[in-house]
Amino acid sequence: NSGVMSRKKAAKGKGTSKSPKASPSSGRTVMLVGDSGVGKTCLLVRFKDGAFLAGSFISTVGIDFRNKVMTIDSVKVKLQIWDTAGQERFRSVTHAYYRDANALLLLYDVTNRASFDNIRAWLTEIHEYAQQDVVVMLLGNKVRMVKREEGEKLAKEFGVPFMETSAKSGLNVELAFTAAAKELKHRTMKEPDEPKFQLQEYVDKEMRVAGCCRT
Ligand SMILES: Nc1nc2c(ncn2[C@@H]2O[C@H](COP(=O)(O)OP(=O)(O)OP(=O)(O)O)[C@@H](O)[C@H]2O)c(=O)[nH]1
Repeated sequence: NSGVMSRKKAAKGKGTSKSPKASPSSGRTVMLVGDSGVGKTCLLVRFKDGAFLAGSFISTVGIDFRNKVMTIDSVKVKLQIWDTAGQERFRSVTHAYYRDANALLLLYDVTNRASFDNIRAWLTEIHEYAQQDVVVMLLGNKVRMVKREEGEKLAKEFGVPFMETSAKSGLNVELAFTAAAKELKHRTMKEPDEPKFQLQEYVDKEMRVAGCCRT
């Protein structure tokens, strides 16, 4: 497989053209699998170099690998990490490596429903090609850039109500407009003894009633 080399690696001009090979001296092998674009290469680069691979997305071609020695309970564990190509056309390359993997990190992208739906197919494939005792972990990658708590904090700082919505799924969209309309209605048509409308309280209550999280 010496001809198999990642375009990512070639594009960045680093790494070696040696192809991964499992042997006792190469330690334990960890393989990253999952749809194209879920962030396998970025996860590996983050783990190995502590950096985020910014810039345009270059799909992995074939397979790539990096070594990393970790100290676990005072014991040195050498990991050889294989970064596979998620694209369908490289599936046969990936299949060839499954058998030698000791652990599989199976990724999906939390912002990409299809990558999550495909996990079943990945697991079926893993069942078929990997060792029976392979360690499998499912990773939902790509944490949202702005946490809910950050939004809450900012809203509190400026004394404005806060809620998260999803124009895509429709989550809380109706509620956002209803809450604004209720506030407006109370301002213009409030009875003298009627208590002030508490917008945030209303929103929080509605979300609790809906039995849902706040996102
Ligand atoms: N916001 C965000 N973007 C990410 C994250 N991880 C990866 N990305 C972006 O997702 C895109 C794909 O990342 P890659 O790591 O190249 O994806 P891959 O799974 O290796 O893709 P293939 O090589 O085609 O299998 C890139 O544009 C990254 O910048 C993450 O944690 N958060």
